[in-house]
Amino acid sequence: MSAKHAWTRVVTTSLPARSTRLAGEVSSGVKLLWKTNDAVWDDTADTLQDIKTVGHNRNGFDSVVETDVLRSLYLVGGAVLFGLGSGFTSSSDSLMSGAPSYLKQGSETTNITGTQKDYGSEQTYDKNTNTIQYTTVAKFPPSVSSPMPSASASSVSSPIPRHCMLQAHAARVVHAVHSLTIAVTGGAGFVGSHLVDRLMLLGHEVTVLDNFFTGSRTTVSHWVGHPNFEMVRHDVVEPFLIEVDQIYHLACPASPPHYQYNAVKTIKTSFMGTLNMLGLAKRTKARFLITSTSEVYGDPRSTPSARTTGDTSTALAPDGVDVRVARIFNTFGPRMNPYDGRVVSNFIIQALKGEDMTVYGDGKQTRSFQYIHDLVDGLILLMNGPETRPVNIGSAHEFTILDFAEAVRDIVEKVQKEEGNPLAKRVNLIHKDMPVDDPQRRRADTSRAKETLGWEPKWELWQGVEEMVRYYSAKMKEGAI
Ligand SMILES: O=c1ccn([C@@H]2O[C@H](COP(=O)(O)OP(=O)(O)O[C@H]3OC[C@@H](O)[C@H](O)[C@H]3O)[C@@H](O)[C@H]2O)c(=O)[nH]1
Repeated sequence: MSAKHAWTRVVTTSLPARSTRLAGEVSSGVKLLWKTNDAVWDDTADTLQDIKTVGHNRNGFDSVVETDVLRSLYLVGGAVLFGLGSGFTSSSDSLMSGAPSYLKQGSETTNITGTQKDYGSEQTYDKNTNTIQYTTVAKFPPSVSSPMPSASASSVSSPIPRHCMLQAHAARVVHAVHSLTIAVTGGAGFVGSHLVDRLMLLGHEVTVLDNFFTGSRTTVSHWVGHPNFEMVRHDVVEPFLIEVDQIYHLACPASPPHYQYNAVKTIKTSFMGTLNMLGLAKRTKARFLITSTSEVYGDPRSTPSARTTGDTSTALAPDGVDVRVARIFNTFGPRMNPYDGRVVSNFIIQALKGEDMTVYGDGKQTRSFQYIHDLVDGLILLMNGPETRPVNIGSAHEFTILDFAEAVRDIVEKVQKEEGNPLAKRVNLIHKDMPVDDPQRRRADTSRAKETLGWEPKWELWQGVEEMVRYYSAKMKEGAI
């Protein structure tokens, strides 16, 4: 991330510093004071560091990649390299000056010339970094009018011509012995697409199965053409035959309005889909990770969520299927459908558009939110570790929805100011009816994840929210939202 976007120091009032904050504490009266806008400086507060890498290297599986490379797949617009005229000569330094470093490297090594191609791909191996640069000239780029990466924007005044767009992605070279064949059901969804990015950057062979009910091709379209990638339109209620080492089973609508829209179909997807994928796991002896949900804990009211409820994996183990069960708690991040109705996307989109922010009920209900990269870390650790009992993956920092709304509003205002388009007046928080059966409290007890996987969230809520605000803001400028 460029220096311009380096994380600023956050001072939290009414809250002890992160290191002394107690697990399970309900945060209240959260106030964000950004150093750039405020003279107050609290030496006891945390300094938010820009996170340079995500992932872990445990149990023989290395999932570490540079955060900037991941960001380039969602934060920077669709076009990352381009040339003009009849051939592609992506060597213009001034145009690339704001791009992440690995893309500059691509611009130096990539030179597609000759007659203009609508579609093509090229591989360049860089022995210094042990990476292969796959360069794909996209016939159908994600967005016609994508802005250029940050600093280079000023050099370009007109939209990038369709035929001149190029996408490049660096992927690790994995020795055949270590390269896994991995299926991700629901791989075009919000969580699935981030998991796919990580696995692809690590050099594995990834097959996405998705029926695109709630997922979207655009979330993974940047991998189309890559030799390790395959995208199959498939509904998991039907069986699927493939040879795989691992199956991440994520396929099912996750947003309340989506999974309630056709309840019978949702049940079918959950039962039949899981049955079919378990069958596949059994036949291929693949390890199978199922993504369950914090909803299984219902509404714990006064007590924080218990560690486990039921144990599917033990029940299935005798049948010879090697199962992992993740209980996913509230998660947010780029690529969440802006209109899927969940609270983080709703609040950010409403604040960015200057509309009223809708707090359901009195806003005293609580949630704990984790950033998408932490969830992906947890899923990969669980898949590749020995723990077979269900594991909660989520954040333990609980906030009331009303406090969260105020904090989101602060962050959106900060980003809008930095981007030079502050709103004329503050958006209002308004109250709407509480949905039926809305849990009053939810906080992840992640002690098992910590003990058995060595997993803990790395991202502060505010870092993630700011990144998501920048993502939606960029999409709005593209006209995609
Ligand atoms: O605009 C909004 C949206 C939501 N809310 C509130 O914010 C809280 C969180 O709502 P969300 O819809 O984001 O998420 P929920 O916690 O209800 O469900 C979520 O967590 C568990 C997963 O299994 C579900 O799939 C997931 O959507 C709720 O209390 C809801 O009432 C608002 O106050 N305003």
